This record gives sequence, C-alpha cells and structure tokens, in this order.
Amino acid sequence: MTVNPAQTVLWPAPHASGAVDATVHVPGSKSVTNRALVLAALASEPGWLRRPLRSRDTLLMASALRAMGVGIEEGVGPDGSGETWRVIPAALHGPATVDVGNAGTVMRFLPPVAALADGPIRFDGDPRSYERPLNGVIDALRVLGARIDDDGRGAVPLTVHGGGALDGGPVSIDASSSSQFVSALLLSAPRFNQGVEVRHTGSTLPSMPHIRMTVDMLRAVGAQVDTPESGGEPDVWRVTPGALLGRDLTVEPDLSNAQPFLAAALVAGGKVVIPDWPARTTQPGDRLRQIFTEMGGSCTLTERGLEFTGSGAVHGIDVDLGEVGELTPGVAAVAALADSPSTLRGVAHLRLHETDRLAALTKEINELGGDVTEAADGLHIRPRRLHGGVFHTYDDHRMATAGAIIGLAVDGVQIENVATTAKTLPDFPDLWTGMLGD
Ligand SMILES: O=C(O)C1=C[C@@H](OP(=O)(O)O)[C@@H](O)[C@H](O)C1
Ligand SMILES: C=C(OP(=O)(O)O)C(=O)O
Repeated sequence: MTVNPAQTVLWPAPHASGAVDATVHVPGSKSVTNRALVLAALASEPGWLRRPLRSRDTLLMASALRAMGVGIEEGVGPDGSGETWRVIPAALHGPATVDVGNAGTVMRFLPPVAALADGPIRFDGDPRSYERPLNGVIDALRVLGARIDDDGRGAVPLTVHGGGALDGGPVSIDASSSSQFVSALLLSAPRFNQGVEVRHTGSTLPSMPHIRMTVDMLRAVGAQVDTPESGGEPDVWRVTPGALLGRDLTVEPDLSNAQPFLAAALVAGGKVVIPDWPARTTQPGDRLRQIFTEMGGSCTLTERGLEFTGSGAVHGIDVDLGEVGELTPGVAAVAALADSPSTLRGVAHLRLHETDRLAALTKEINELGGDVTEAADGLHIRPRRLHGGVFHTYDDHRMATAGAIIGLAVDGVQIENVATTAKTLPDFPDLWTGMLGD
C-alpha cells in the first residue's frame, strides 16, 4: 500500500448542502461485461453485448481478446439499438501480449483462454498486478495440461504457451484468496477436451455470488454445469465439454457501482432512483438493499428500478461481507458517519485487492479524525466527528468512491486521483456532481 507520487491530483469532494433527489443511470456491470466477452469469444457463432461497460477493466479485456484474434466491433444491436459490441469468435492465436492493468477479471479469466490459443501469450500489467494472487489459476492450468513460464511467484508477469487445445479434467485448488480462480477455470472449460472438475480445498471461499454469476452465464450460453447447489458435492463444480452459443445479452447496471449513489441518500437524506435495477440478479451489489436498509434507509424495487430513501440518520452495522467483499469500502465510509459503531467481518482477502483495502480504509478514515481498527478479517469502526483532509486512494476505484461518500458529510475532503474510478466507472465525477445538482 504505497502512495502513488505520480497521482497527486486532488479533487475537492462535493459537500451535500441538503437532501439529494436524483435519478442516476449507472453504467453496465464490470463482472457481467467481462464474463460475457470471454464467453462470446469462445462461442461457435457471433454474439452481441448490449450496454456493455466501457471502462479500463473491460477495454483491457476487449483489447486482449482482439490481440488473440477475436473480432469485437462497435455497432448496433440486431434490433437497430446502439451501444452494442458484436463479438466474432475466431481461432485464437499468439504471439500476443495482454495488458491486465490491475483487473482481477483480466489477469485470472484470460490465462485459461490463452491456453486454448495457438502460440505464446505474454501477460503483464500494473505494478500491483505483480502482487495479486494468480497461483490458483497457474497451478491448475499446469495440472490440466498447459505450459506456462513464470518467475515462480504465482503472479503476473508470465507467458502461456498455448498449444491450440487443452486436456482439462479434474483439478484441486485453494481459492480462499479469490473466487476468480474458480470462475476463471469454469468459464473456459466447455472448450477443454475433457471439460473440468474444479474442487476447492481451502477453508473459506469468498464472493460466492460471483461464482453463481459465472455458472448462470455459462448455462445461458448452453454449457452444462454441475454445482454444489444443483445437488453436487460441496465445493465441487463440473463443466461438460461442448460448443457455446452466440447470444444477444443486455448487460445489467453495475450494482456495486450504484453503491456510492445509494449511500448519498443514506448520508445526506433524500431519494436516489437507480433505473433498470434487475428483479433477479447474481450481482453482489443487490445485497445493498438489505445492508443499507439495516443502516437506516428504505427501498422499493419497482419495474422502473430501485427507489432508495434515507433520512440522513445512519446506524452502525455488524455484518459479514465475505460474499460481497467489493462493497466493503462503501459500507466502511457510511459506517464512519453513523450514530453507532460497526464491525465488518469475513473480508481478509481484501488485503489482496486493488490495494490492501483494510489497511487503506483504516489509515485514510483515521487521518480525517476517525477511529477505525483493523482485525485480521475486517474492520471495527467507531464513528467520530471527522475533519477535512486528503483522502489517498492507492489506485483503487472503490477507495475514491468511499472518500467521496465521506466528503458529502465532511467539509474539505480532497480525493487523490479520482480518475482511478475509470477502472470500472469512468463517468464517476460527472455522475456524482450531476446527482448533487451541480
Ligand atoms: O468475478 C468477479 O467478477 C469478481 C469477483 C470478486 O473477486 P474476489 O473473489 O477476488 O474478491 C470481486 O471482489 C471482484 O470485484 C469481481
Ligand atoms: C476487487 C475488485 O476488482 P478486481 O476485478 O480487479 O478483483 C473490485 O472491483 O472491487
């Protein structure tokens, strides 16, 4: 967790002068867009993605697939609607270089795709990508028949020497540091000669909704997947080999990126409407309806979307966020403004996210006068009167949005490098000031 000296541009976080009343159109889900791109690239016919997220993580995914031969064209959907990517699968090939940036989905989901390509695919990325765990994917791919050159640390940089096909079969992994290890192996598995049987052997498995998202999306393109929830063994997923369909998929709004806007209604009082909130979804952000209701808000899900109302009174919460870890920075920011203490648990793996989020949240909230202590797997947050100051973001989009939430209630908060929100939400500063009516 180091302050990036090149990123010292400060953004004065707007203070909320009264209750908010806004409708915020939140762009598409990062997790859905990047899974859809991979599945469409591996299909046996072209497909469409409507309203894909265009952000750093998804553009990196699209560039990487293009570098391996896949066609991804900007265009109109089959019914003439805009904002669409048409994905044209092709024989995957190297040599190619993949820039993973700091995208967990790119660094984990693409090595299995590269193992199916013909030729070497080199993976490199931001300095932080060298520290984020990839061992579960690298070790598993070797067991399944891939040849990979790396420096033995179980991380980027590395080269996958694709042989045009992969055996597949049974493999055991410890995915306690990231659910993305499981998702990565399942997503490409219909194209492995024997499919895959992934057995998770670790003590905990974070982010189960994201694994369900992987399974649901695989099934939607015709894959056969057996899961613990469909009567299989606990912690075992099986994917049968088979062709994938090209589909016409509309990407849901990113519910985790809706979090700061919902938090604004909670903290400042008022109402925020998020159109197109899905009635049924695997996105972890859907848990916000429950979490933010417990913290003092109320919500109604209608055909129009989610209507979320707050009174400005915010209560502390004791919650296990292991399934929905990416919501932690936003929940911590709200908790720092509450009228009672909070305990956030079950998120030890956040130390290996974009930055060590437990350390970063503790340091930054405390530097504004807060009282946060780190536990091995979470945070204890005792609200205090906060003051202004610089909120460092460590190249972490969710640190930037967490700081913006605090800035609504605390005068003089300056967010370092708010542009880092481009990882998943390039429009954040405009959407934020638009919500506040500036
Ligand atoms: O599969 C995905 O799309 C994601 C899974 C989760 O990763 P971890 O299980 O590593 O937390 C989540 O935090 C990340 O933002 C997106
Ligand atoms: C952990 C996150 O991202 P990544 O996909 O890079 O793991 C996140 O978006 O909160």
